[in-house]
Amino acid sequence: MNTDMSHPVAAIEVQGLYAAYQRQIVLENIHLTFPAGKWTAIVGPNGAGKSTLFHVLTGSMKALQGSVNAFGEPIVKHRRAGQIAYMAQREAIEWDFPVSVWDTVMGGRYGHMRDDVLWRRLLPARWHHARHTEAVEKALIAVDMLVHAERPIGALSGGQKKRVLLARALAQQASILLLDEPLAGVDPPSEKLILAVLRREREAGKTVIMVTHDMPGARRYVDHVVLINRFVRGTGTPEDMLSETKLAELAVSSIEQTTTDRQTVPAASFSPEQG
Ligand SMILES: Nc1ncnc2c1ncn2[C@@H]1O[C@H](COP(=O)(O)OP(=O)(O)OP(=O)(O)O)[C@@H](O)[C@H]1O
Repeated sequence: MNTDMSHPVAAIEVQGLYAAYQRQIVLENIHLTFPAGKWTAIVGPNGAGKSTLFHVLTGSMKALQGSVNAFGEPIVKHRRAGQIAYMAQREAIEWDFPVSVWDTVMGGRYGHMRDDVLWRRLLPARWHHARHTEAVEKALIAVDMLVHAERPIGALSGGQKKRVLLARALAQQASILLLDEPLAGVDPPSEKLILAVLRREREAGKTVIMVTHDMPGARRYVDHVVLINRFVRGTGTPEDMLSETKLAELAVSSIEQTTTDRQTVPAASFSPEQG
């Protein structure tokens, strides 16, 4: 339970959400509350719909039905204000693209650069340039990658790539961080560093929501856990949700699901996503 009254209760509230690919439903009747200023882990087997949920939250995919609010308002408003940062899975990125670490992280600032149209009229150009540069530098320092700023992203190791993606999300200085498997495929020092960065973000009042398969890390660090496999399978404390019993139930739900045909529905059965 969120007891910090300096934050409203819900950073994100999802209500009655359905999502599908080619009308094949992968998320069904999802009702979720992500507490503000807390660190939530989303846990579920491969193919459970975790990344799909992030696609809907980031607006890259339209839900069949349902609504998503952030801080009590339609999430689109917060997206447009650059307040929702997203770190994609490493595999979802084109690493051969000839761009430097610095420019990749600067990408996290593009949403805020739209605001500069107004600021440019009021403030000297060097002011808005400096605030983006400072944000990128700060983010690269946080993940210990400033020394690699000029390198092409394709030349980085797997763990370094993860850090750059995290830096890009940090540079956005958003109030909500959505992180898709930030700990996958990193070595223990990188994992330690990433967890420390996320803990600092949460301590600074940010809402951190990460998809993870790292149960020891989740048990140790997060405040709140969501179990998902097409449906919400549970929400609560790490102690309750990551018990052997709960995880065994989640594994069984996965076996049941692969032995049942996924439901296909006519599009006309749904009303469009709100918010
Ligand atoms: N672009 C797509 N087109 C068709 N089906 C898709 C597409 N992307 C995902 N799916 C399917 O939707 C379901 C949910 O996928 P999703 O990537 O959201 O799962 P996940 O929980 O993030 O899995 P993982 O842990 O493996 O990353 C899976 O059955 C997947 O095959």
